[in-house]
Amino acid sequence: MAPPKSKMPLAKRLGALYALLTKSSDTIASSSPEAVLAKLLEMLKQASPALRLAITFSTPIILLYSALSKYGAVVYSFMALKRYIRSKVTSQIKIGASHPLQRQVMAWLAQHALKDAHTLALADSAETQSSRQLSRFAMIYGEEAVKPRDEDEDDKKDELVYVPDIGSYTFWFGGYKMRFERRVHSTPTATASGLTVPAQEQDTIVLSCLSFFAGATPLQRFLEHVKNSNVDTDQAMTKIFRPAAAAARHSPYSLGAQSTYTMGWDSGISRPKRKLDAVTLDSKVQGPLIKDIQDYLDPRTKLWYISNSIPYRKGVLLYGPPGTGKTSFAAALAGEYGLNVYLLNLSSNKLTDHTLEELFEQLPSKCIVLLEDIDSAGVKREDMREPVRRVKLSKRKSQMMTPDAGMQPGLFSNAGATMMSTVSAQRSSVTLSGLLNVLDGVRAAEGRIVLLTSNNPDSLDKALVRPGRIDKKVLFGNASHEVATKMFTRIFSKSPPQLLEGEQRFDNIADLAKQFADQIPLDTVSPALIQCHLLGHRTDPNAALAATPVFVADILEEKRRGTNVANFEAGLGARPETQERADSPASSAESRKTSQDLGDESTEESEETDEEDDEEDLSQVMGLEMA
Ligand SMILES: Nc1ncnc2c1ncn2[C@@H]1O[C@H](COP(=O)(O)OP(=O)(O)OP(=O)(O)O)[C@@H](O)[C@H]1O
Repeated sequence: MAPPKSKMPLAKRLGALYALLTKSSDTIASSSPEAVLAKLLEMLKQASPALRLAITFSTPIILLYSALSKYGAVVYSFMALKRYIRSKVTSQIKIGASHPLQRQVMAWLAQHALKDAHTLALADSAETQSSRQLSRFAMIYGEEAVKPRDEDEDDKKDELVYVPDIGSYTFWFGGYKMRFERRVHSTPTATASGLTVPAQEQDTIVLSCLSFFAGATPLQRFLEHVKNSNVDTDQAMTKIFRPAAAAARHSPYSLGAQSTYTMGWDSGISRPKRKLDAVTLDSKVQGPLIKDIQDYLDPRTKLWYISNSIPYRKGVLLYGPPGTGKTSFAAALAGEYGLNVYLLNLSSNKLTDHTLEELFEQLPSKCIVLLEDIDSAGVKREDMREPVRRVKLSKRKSQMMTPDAGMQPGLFSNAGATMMSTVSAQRSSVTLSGLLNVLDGVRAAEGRIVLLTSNNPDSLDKALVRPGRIDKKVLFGNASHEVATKMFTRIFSKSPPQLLEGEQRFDNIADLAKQFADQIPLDTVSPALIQCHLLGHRTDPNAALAATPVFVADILEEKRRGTNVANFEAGLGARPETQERADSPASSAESRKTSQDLGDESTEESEETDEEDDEEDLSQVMGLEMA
């Protein structure tokens, strides 16, 4: 039977409990800790065997933990002190993804400091490019630790180049142990002016080094070293930049800061410099033009402009038939004066007045801005802008056309070519006032040289080419006697190391060149065609000379018939009539109609393709053909 429940009121019960606790605490206070613990354990042991077991195991652990935590505080304090001291003697430099030096540092490390690294990553093409540049530099200047490369090694597109993977590495430089850390983070999706930029993974690298008294100097020296390696390499290269959407670009001028621009310049591609004498021009054209540019670039000229409050800018229009060296000259000029080239294709439907302005704002003070085929870019006054599609000729297609076909007074061959070629429709969103604004508006960059090329200068708006905007207009004509002579001489005058096996050296090149030039009708054949003909017999000037009458006769015949001269460039002979017809306006109009019938999407696609074709052509002339 259960004992009857106590009827003691709550207040009394609490009072009793209080008295018991006070008494026990007095007992505890008067006993030693060991006695209290022993008593407690005794009580618990009697309470339950399971509890006794638990206590037996847990007590030593608890005692050990409390002992260690006493020392843990010491360890923690020591670590904090170490961190503090380290922060006082460690210097650190962070390099954001958009800074061009980041790639160069990776490339440098790939070649010099990764021998012992366990985790590596394969470099992307840009890193590979930097790495190759550095190698070439090392080869030229005899820097150690880089094996010499074959001349043609740069062409190995599939060469594997390693860079540090995500993580940290240590290396030595200038007697200091340095730490390199590569981190990757995603940039948030940004929306600016309606342009949605997809999130992108971006690299950040952090360089640090323990330097008690030198501060950040060792790191700065290291970066200087890497940069100088590249600067010297760059002396043999011309960099070519093209527009890129906000997140994809790596503007060298944004220094990692998130820019508000929707359009910027890409990270650029490096191409071997082209020499001025590789572009053969009449001396009466070349001399004054180069002198003019040279004078303009002289620092004294800049001072003079500033002191006279005249905007320090230059605009030059290079006009003439296709294949006369306008683009090549722009590339050579850049190479000669160590300027970078900023390529703009105004017919790109990605460009608007606003983005064009943004791009000009981001130009460095000394550079060449190349606006190619300005006449076919379709830039018009706002009130003249057609609501429908504009006919646009891609450069490659233009070169497939007969130079004289459909020629009107004042127009060079592209105009005729436009009538005959495969055409593509494209809209230009840049207006004339937008273009004029960037050329001479208040925000236009000072010090740059704007080169415009055109096959059809008469179609250009007078406002665009008026003095002040365009200071000089230079005709690049078909080959004169002088140009033909110079081209023959340049191609066949070889020094002994340039001779192939079994190839002989000719001492009578001057004589052969004159005989060659005598056969070239004046102002009729483009230097591009001449170059192509001569290169077809690159090792044998006599063969080139012997083949010249047929070459000239074929060109004259093709011109008379109004068919395609470009086949000679490819060395293919006359083009089949059927193919010619396939390129006719009728068939292209039909295909255009078909593509329109298929819907906007397919037309847009062809626009993109044409745009890419144009850029590819241009890059080839600017870059690959420069090599
Ligand atoms: N005057 C020249 N001297 C040496 N090579 C030339 C010359 N003109 C053209 N070429 C060669 O012809 C090719 C095409 O030249 P380029 O693109 O510079 O001509 P362009 O006048 O700009 O043509 P387009 O008007 O079609 O743009 C290049 O590979 C270049 O090497």
